[in-house]
Amino acid sequence: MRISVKAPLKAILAGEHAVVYGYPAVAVALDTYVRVTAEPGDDSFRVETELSCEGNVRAEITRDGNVKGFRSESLHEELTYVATAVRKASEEFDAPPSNLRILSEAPPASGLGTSAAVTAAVLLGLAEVSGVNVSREEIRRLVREVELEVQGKASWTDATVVTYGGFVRVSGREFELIEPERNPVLVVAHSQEPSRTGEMVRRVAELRERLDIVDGVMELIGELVDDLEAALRDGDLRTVGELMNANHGLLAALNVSTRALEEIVHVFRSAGALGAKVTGAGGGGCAVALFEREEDAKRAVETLSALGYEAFVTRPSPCGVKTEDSGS
Ligand SMILES: Nc1ncnc2c1ncn2[C@@H]1O[C@H](COP(=O)(O)OP(=O)(O)O)[C@@H](O)[C@H]1O
Ligand SMILES: C[C@@](O)(CCOP(=O)(O)O)CC(=O)O
Repeated sequence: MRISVKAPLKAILAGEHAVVYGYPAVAVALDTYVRVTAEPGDDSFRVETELSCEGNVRAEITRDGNVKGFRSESLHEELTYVATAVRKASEEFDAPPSNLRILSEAPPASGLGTSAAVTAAVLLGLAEVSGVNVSREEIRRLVREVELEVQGKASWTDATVVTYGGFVRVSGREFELIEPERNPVLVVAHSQEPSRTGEMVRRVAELRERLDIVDGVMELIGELVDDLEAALRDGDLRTVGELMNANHGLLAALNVSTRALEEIVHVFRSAGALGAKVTGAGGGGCAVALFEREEDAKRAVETLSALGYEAFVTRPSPCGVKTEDSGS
């Protein structure tokens, strides 16, 4: 029996970092996925995946989440989310030893929630292999637990959006699915610099310790998230875009933008984006832009590709993590 699962990547339209401190965020699942196949194996969990630093890698993981057989410390680290998800699945579903194959349409550490998508897909794949019927809420809780364990500090944003799909407003552990009046075209561009969520969250926490204004910046981010949510529900994409631009400025104030991300954001705006900003933890990773017209979006991709950035047009996806027919 082979199980195929897919989990969407995500972009945050507004609210990253501030959401870690209890302010709201609005995120959207993308029509871009991590796929995992899981099938019962022999005596341990065998994982095959592609990691940016090493290309294709194979690893063995024990029931208690130990990665075996690697000399490189960084590879151990890269596999921590998968190893922790395997341990959780052993504890929660009594998952049998399985072979896992992971294929991601985005590079790891891109700010697109790759860690949450990989974790959700591995958990659901192993629940299915174990014959355990797991609720979405349980998957969301487990993804968040894995993120907390690995990153130290994490909001519920990524766990919620990869589990439920669509547009989601998150505030603390509460969430609400948003039905937008109009569906925008999105473009994602990668700065070609990795973004380490845990490290960036720590850096912002340090800045918050030192500078009193950081709380004020986060409060403003929280306010603009409320306005953005209302504009999204009304189909007022122009206002959504303007608020994304404002959010980008505030993220730059938190020092999570980079020269490459600034260049990308400006290319997006010159190409006619309604709004553009860093998405996710920043310090590298991706920027996201909102377009009204697909031809403008395609032009932005062409310009960014010519500058050496990886960029693609995508759409919101209504689906959260789910099983799919093998081969689909
Ligand atoms: N294809 C993959 N296979 C295994 N682990 C992955 C894969 N993609 C991402 N990850 C894990 O997720 C981590 C990146 O997570 P994070 O820093 O939160 O970035 P992102 O912003 O993309 O979620 C990687 O270091 C790795 O541990
Ligand atoms: C910075 C943060 O708000 C978003 C991180 O997103 P990502 O892991 O970079 O995709 C952290 C969090 O919400 O846990």
